Amino acid sequence: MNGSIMAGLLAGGTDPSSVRATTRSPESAERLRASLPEDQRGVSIYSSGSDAEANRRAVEGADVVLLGVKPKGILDLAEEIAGALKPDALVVSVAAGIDVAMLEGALAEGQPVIRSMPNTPSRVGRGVIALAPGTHCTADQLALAHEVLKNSGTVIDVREDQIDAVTGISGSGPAYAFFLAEAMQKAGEAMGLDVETARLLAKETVSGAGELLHADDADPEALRLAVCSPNGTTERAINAFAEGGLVELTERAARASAERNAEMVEELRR
Ligand SMILES: NC(=O)C1=CN([C@@H]2O[C@H](COP(=O)(O)OP(=O)(O)OC[C@H]3O[C@@H](n4cnc5c(N)ncnc54)[C@H](OP(=O)(O)O)[C@@H]3O)[C@@H](O)[C@H]2O)C=CC1
Ligand SMILES: O=C(O)[C@@H]1CCC=N1
Repeated sequence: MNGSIMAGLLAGGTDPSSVRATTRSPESAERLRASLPEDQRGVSIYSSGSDAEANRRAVEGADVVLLGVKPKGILDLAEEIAGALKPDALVVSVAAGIDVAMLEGALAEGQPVIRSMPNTPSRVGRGVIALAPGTHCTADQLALAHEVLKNSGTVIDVREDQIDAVTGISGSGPAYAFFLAEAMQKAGEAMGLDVETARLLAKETVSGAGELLHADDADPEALRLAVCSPNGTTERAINAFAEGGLVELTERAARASAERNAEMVEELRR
């Protein structure tokens, strides 16, 4: 996830020499570097697996630190770097299932933190990143987080009690759209298209529709209705979706994601 955010902010013009990143394995570090365009490879990338001081060194003197390991590892990582942070360094966690109180508890007293929920379209500058500031995060520090993250996508402020719902819609949401593309490809194959054609049609249709949603000020319903000729083909297809319970199913899926986020907070609290 943080590789996507980093790619978005570098593509948006952030100076690579101002960015430091760590992974655990040297192989991941190499993959991360190779994933960047050549003119952005000036980022410093360290591996904590081969250098015990890597994480602490990476955060020394930093104004903003983005924590992006799996939820189970975030608090250990926070404790590991706590003593190396500037007292006013802003620590932003992207982890699901870790709340502000847990983060603040793992860091030095008074350290400013933000609990965030981003999503992977950040890689192409089209993410949505919701920020819930902690107890010690000032308005200036929240503004700094907006400034740093704006090249990765749309940045919004939410209350911490809204993060579960945000996770259910935008955090997990890219997977819903990819799942639809997968299902469309399978349907195309079932109707006799070859794999490559079905895949191309599904990918271009979902990504093209996404572009229309982004570019047009029209709402999703208006865009849908513009495809539905009265008594035409799309109307038949949409009726099949509605009869199959797509609207209710989507709410059920989003609630399942949100509930899992809340459940993880309980599992990981210490
Ligand atoms: N994937 C998504 O769509 C989203 C994920 N998130 C959150 O992002 C976080 C990361 O998820 P995701 O990106 O999918 O996970 P990944 O496993 O893809 O990435 C985790 C990265 O952290 C590195 N890492 C693990 N432990 C350490 C350590 N001790 N020191 C330095 N680096 C370490 C890993 O390195 P290595 O590969 O070498 O192990 C890897 O590069 C999670 O907390 C998740 O909840 C939030 C929103 C969306
Ligand atoms: O699946 C997860 O737990 C993470 C958080 C939101 C998207 N991916």
